[in-house]
Amino acid sequence: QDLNPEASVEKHHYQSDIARLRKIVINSLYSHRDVFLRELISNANDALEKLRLTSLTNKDVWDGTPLNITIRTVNGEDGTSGRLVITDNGIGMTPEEMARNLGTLAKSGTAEFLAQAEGSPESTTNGHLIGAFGLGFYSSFLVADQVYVASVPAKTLENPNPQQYTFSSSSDDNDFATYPDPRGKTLERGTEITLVLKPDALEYLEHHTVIELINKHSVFSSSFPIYLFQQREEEVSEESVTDIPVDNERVTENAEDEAVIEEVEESQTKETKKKTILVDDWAHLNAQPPLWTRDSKNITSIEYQLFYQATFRDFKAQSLAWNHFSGDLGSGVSFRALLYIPGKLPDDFWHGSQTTSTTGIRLMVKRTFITSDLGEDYLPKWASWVKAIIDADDLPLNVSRETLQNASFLRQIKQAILKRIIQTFTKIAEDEPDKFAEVQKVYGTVFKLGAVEDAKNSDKLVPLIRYATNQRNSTSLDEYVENKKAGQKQIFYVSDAGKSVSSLAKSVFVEKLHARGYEVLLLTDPLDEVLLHHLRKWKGIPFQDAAKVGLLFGDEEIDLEEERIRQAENKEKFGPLLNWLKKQAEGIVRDVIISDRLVTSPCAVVADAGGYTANVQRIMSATNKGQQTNNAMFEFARRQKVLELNPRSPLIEGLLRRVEQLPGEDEEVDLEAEDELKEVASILIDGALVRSGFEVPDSDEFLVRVDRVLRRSLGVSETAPTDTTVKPAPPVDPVILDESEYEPKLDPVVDGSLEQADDKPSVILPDALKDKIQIDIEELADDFPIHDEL
Ligand SMILES: Nc1ncnc2c1ncn2[C@@H]1O[C@H](COP(=O)(O)OP(=O)(O)OP(=O)(O)O)[C@@H](O)[C@H]1O
Repeated sequence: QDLNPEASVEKHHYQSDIARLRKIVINSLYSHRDVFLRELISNANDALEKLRLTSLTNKDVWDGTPLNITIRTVNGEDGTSGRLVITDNGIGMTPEEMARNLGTLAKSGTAEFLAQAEGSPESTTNGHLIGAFGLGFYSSFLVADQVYVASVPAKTLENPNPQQYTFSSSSDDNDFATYPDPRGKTLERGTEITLVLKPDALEYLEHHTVIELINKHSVFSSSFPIYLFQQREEEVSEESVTDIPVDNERVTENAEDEAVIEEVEESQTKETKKKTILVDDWAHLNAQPPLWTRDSKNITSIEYQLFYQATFRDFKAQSLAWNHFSGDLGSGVSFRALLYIPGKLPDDFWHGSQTTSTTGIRLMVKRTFITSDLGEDYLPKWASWVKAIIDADDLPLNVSRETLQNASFLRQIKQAILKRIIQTFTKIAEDEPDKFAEVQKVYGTVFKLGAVEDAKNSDKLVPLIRYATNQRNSTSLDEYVENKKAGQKQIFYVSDAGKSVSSLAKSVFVEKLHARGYEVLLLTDPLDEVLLHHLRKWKGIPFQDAAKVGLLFGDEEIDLEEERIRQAENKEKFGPLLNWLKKQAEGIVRDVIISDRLVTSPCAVVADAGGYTANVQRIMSATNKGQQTNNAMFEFARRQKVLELNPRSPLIEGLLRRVEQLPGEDEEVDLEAEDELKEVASILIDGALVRSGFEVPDSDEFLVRVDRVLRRSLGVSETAPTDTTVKPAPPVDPVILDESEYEPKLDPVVDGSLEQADDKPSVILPDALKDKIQIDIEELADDFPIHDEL
């Protein structure tokens, strides 16, 4: 029957974004056009779900008759055209809703999507963008020249007898129309989408193509039955023909549910006349029970992945892992659940707001969807990305969101989900180390976040964290503790957010620990230091920042007496240097001491237990920028550091000798020599700061001093000034020149520029040289030996 309007047509213009989107769909997504069926079925499923949910609070909209999606193919009489009709008996739309929902785009991210798709058609066509955005209804135009949407909204008290309207749009128009359906009211309620297929899209009239597509994309995307209208031939005896309800459509539960035809004896056939008739049949395409209700032993990985994609509409990356389990909510209410770890975190995971709304959990009761809206902060941020289906045997269905949030079963479900996420990761860590390395790339920092914010699960999340150390690429804290040396009473670490692991491994603070064979965690993530401060200990062993005072190797007790004697000797020997340097380093460090932590480096600056390491100081300076608050405290903490000297370094020995040679109080002072020595000390202190990751107090001063020391070592006069005269710029000239005059003029001879004239290369010569030299250009054979001179 004709769907075209007879009267009272309302014409509308598409919103400009829709026009752009339709253009992208029509022009660049040809190779992905199969997606149209998935999109339309998913819309039909949403409409059915909406009807059921609305009926919880408004009984008028639905009388409980079965909800389903049907697909019909209609072949054109000439064999070169056809229609595909997808119908649902869901919530339906009024003509105004059709114009609004199908004529405007209200999706977040539309502008970015359109800009990206227009800028790089490949990224759209490789499928990622379609998945990320979801083209929805507009994907119809991939296969159809003309689309009709007929719809009857659900009955309400205000609108007890809703009429059927049609929305019509062709692929090359920038407007669409809505009008009363010329066929009258053919639908009881819901929406029927008729696609007038393009001549090159007639394959979608083939039932096997439709069935394949549903199996591939949509078998899991609808929790409502999807039926395909089929007609099949049946042979019946002529007498019984009248009994077969030809037009009366029958719904069977399975496509394979063939009618049972009993074998008829040869002798009988001769007597009874046979006739072939067409029987209408609705084949149930998604007859399998929902995946989560099935036995996990009979589900393949591919099925799990397809279900994930269809249910959570994530076509960007495969799910990394899943956990299919059942549980008990107490008082006899059991549930089945299927939880997925996505292959990627949501794009805004680290940038989004502090509060996290969990939208990836589909709460169901007896296979029926209830809600995905579990409110803000239902799960801690670290777990908010999880995708899960929770299907309970029994729960109060007509609960409002507020009562939902207070329900104890939600808290129980939450605990079960968190437990299962951790269990899933732990299992990968134990059984599949290579895969766990991949997991780390996506979730490594998430584990740290969880260990900080989720006190209840912190102990289970910490073992999932991996650190690089000076000895291996990756270790857990448990493995570190197993590997510790006899007597070791601290877990050593150095931390510098933003630095590479390899440069941290070369840190002055790691050198002795490394040389002695101790393992040091190399922390490069800003969350690392936060977490260690938060934990303070692991398995009872405290963390020790190797850049801070308080480092103990753990074997100090051995040879204690010898060590004491050595320390006393050093203190006495280096006493003069320590006292003198302390004066030089005033305001920068609190003390100067002989160090036990250095091997090759002459000195280092170490933070006190309560002071700032270079890493923390940088973070504090960045946060304190422009703020005067707490400045005094910041300054105090900043100065809580110690300059440590390596007594075995020749440089320190040399400095000691020079300090010892300085004249005593009653001797004549050589001011110049003393200044020189102070300058060396100052460079040494600044060098120690830089080596230890701190900034020098005044980098200009530092470089001037380095300059002076260089001059001295080269025997150049320290005071001889550098000739600083330069050619001044011409006077002010406000005249704007012609654009071409701003182009630099090249000298063709000097620049050797060649110009093609008459296809032959030539050199342009200045007029003055034209009659003085002659240049012949000869093309060289490919194998001509090339010399530098040439
Ligand atoms: N079969 C239908 N029944 C009722 N309303 C529908 C139907 N199909 C589409 N709509 C309405 O039209 C709107 C736009 O549909 P469209 O497919 O373009 O986007 P969407 O479904 O909102 O998003 P997406 O497809 O990305 O999930 C839907 O939100 C819905 O309100």
